[in-house]
Amino acid sequence: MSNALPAETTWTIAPEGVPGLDLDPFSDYFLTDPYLGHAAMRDAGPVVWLERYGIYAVARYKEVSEVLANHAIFVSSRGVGISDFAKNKPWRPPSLLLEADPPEHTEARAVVTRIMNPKLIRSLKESFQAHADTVVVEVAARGHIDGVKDLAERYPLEVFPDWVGLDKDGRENLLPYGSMVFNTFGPINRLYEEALEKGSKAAVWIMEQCAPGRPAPGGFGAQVHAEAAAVGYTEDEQARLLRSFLSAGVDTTVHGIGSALHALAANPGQFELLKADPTRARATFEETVRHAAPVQTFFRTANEDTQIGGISIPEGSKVLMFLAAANRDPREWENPDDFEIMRRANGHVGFGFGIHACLGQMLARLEGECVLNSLARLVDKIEMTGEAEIQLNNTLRGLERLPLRLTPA
Ligand code: HEM
Ligand SMILES: CCOc1cccc(C(=O)O)c1
Repeated sequence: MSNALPAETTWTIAPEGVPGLDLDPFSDYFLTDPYLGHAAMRDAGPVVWLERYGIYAVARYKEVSEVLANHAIFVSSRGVGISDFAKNKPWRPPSLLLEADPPEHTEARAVVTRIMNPKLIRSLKESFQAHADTVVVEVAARGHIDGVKDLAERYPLEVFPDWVGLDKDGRENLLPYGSMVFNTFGPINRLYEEALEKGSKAAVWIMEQCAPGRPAPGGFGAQVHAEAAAVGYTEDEQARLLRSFLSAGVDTTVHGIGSALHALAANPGQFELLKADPTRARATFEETVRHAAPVQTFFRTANEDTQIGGISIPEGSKVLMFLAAANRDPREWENPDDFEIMRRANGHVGFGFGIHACLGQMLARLEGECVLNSLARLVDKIEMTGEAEIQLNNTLRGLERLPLRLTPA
């Protein structure tokens, strides 16, 4: 069986009654500035047809939420990327979480939630906050920094691998591996091919680290293995379950923190509000996940003939959910494009929704809150000293570079 879609797109005509758009959501042009495309899809109707790929798309909050909630019909086990696992062999053994449906998904999720829970997060808060203070004091003293390399990447890459129990050597494989995984949800374009080239080498280290017995005793990795073994998971399944966290757990938080730094530097009034009350760090990170949506899109596959917004959706159809567009839908949000840390951002779909809602969101929020709380107390000004550079990825939105000047408090 062939892999996903061929590199060149096969043009298609929209089905009767479905608005057809010729935009390419995986092009450099769209990924650099997706907002006009998001508005065009929202305005065209509750569901649209993307002619370049022959797929349906939902961009309004209401329909994105409906598709996320209806996991029995819009399934994940046929892949949450453009490739339909019922027709094309996945490039790697499917995730037991992201690319699974009930009952297998339910069991895998139960294993992990025995570990990833509020009690765990409370136990990490003091050390995560202390580390954020150490890093922020250091970079603030330097003044001119790259907010991506020196803070947004540095902090997660120091706290997360230690928490999982990964080897000290080889951690530079985490970002290219995650970047590859997220790129492979898209079509086989330049981003996909470049990421596969860079990420394949990293995958060797990642799979070694996921092997039972490899993570440091007592760490999250060893706990996942133990809980999975206790319910009869094979060694391969134990490794694959931990692989989920190395795939999803780094690039996402790096982009969340990078986008928060960018938004605060671009909106000095919002940074003043945060400085006035550092406990708003948590709400600031939540507004960042709504506004920037580090995970922009995910697919579902219709497992039977169905409807969205009164439009017929045949079995086997791929439906692309624009989480980022839903998070800025004026039908749902006031001033949706504005970054407002006093806003009540709850209900956004940046962490997904329903049975596949982000399993690491508590950890992501902890990392984001700690960095922004340190920034609020230890930094007086955060200013752009040059253009922010987007890091292009078929699924993720984040920065490649963020030139900043920090003035210590
Ligand atoms: C700002 C950071 C993050 C964002 C924006 C984010 C976003 C998401 C989204 C949108 C989903 C839903 C996928 C779907 O519906 O198909 C998801 C699922 C998931 N996330 Fe996160 N995530 C973040 C951080 C993390 C972290 C830190 C971890 C691990 C420590 C993690 C692990 C997972 C896993 C394992 C799933 C699959 C859950 C399932 O299918 O049941 N994520 N995430
Ligand atoms: C952030 C969405 O969650 C993910 C992303 C990539 C891989 C996996 C996995 O379960 O392998 C999960």
